[in-house]
Amino acid sequence: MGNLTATRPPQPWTAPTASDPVAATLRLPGSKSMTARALVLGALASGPSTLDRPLRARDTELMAGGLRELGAHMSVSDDDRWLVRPHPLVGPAHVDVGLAGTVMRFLPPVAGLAEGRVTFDGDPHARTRPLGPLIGALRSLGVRVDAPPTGSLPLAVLGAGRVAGGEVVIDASASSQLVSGLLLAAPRFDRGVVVRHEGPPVPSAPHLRMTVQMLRAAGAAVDDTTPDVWAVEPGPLTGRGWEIEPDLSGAAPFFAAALVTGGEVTLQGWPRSSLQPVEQLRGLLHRMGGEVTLGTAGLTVRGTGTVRGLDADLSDVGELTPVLTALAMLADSPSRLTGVGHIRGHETDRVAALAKEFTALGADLTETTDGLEIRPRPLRGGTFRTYDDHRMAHAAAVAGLAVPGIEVDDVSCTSKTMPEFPALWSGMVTGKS
Ligand SMILES: O=C(O)C1=C[C@@H](OP(=O)(O)O)[C@@H](O)[C@H](O)C1
Ligand SMILES: C=C(OP(=O)(O)O)C(=O)O
Repeated sequence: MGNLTATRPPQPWTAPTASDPVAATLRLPGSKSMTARALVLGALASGPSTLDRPLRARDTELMAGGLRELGAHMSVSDDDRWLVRPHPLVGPAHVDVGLAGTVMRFLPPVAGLAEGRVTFDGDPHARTRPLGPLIGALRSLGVRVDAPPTGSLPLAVLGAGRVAGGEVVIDASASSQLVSGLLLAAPRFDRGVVVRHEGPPVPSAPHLRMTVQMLRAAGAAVDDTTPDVWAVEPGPLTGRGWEIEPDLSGAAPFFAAALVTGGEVTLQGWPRSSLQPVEQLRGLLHRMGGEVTLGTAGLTVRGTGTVRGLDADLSDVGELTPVLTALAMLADSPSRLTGVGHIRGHETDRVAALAKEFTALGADLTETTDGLEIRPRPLRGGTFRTYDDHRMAHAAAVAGLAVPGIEVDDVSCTSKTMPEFPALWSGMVTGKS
């Protein structure tokens, strides 16, 4: 497996400028979120599973690597089909979470089911990402966890081979993944789980729906009828075939390119009914001046070359903020993006990083506690720092279509979710995709 180490040599990259409207039909890699969940559910199932068109990227390789460390059999040599064969979970083991929120929040509950000590650590910034509420929840569900008083990595789960489970209250306002992690492992807890969120709203509701839908598809009984409460019955998970959808958040910069250049981008292989928030992305791109259609060729976005400002609460789709900020920078009127205070706890503090790096390119934007206010004006080229954040690189790429000379300090961070991003992007801009 590649990309498993944090130490990549920095790869400077000049974002290509588009001299013509883009016209591309692309097949993009699979959804990170679906791949991660299918791997976890597969490892906890009572029979084998397959993942068709999974995402091969640093986050999903770390997920497969972590589950393999815990004893599951993972066969990931075929890019088009990965195989998961469950096996009793055992320690001692060490899980490298990299910078992946999915790995650091989904695998500690799984480790509680293993017999033995399982340690977790990751990239330096992973130690600052919110994890305390999950540690507290695991302890109250009967799992022994050694962790610093800060409630962060590095930590050790002292797995007893079983987890009692039961009712737990958690403040998941920092990340929906804190709930998803508990739910995914819960069918294997002796008493299942009832998770009750108390606190400011949980972000990323569509990701929680994906967790619930995939659990049900694997045979779990889940009740999510009460807002902020999720109940999972104990019971076996069945192995199955998972068709992984193309990654919607990874598609966002490519769709944004259609708006910026007045071109057309089609993403192939889009299902009629999706586990990802396609309707929300469609609505947002439409409000910004794009036309989005789902046809036999796939999901197509057309732009007019005029981008409109946007006033939107992005709490459901926080992952899209960097790309929408870049679009807003090129719009014909101001934008106000709200509801994304939690993305300060993502790969970097995205609100602060976007404000800082675009200001350095001449932009007029201000940070608010939960978002950004953007007043478009001409930008200039210059260095754009990514802070190891793939979506910062996506934002720079979108702005670079219209602004010559944007130098991304390190585009290799895109390997977190799409190692082929620089090549696919250049292919789209030069018309060779
Ligand atoms: O469960 C998942 O697969 C994800 C949930 C979201 O996390 P947050 O709720 O922390 O934003 C999202 O931003 C992340 O990229 C993937
Ligand atoms: C927030 C993200 O990732 P993670 O799963 O590491 O939280 C993201 O991919 O935008």
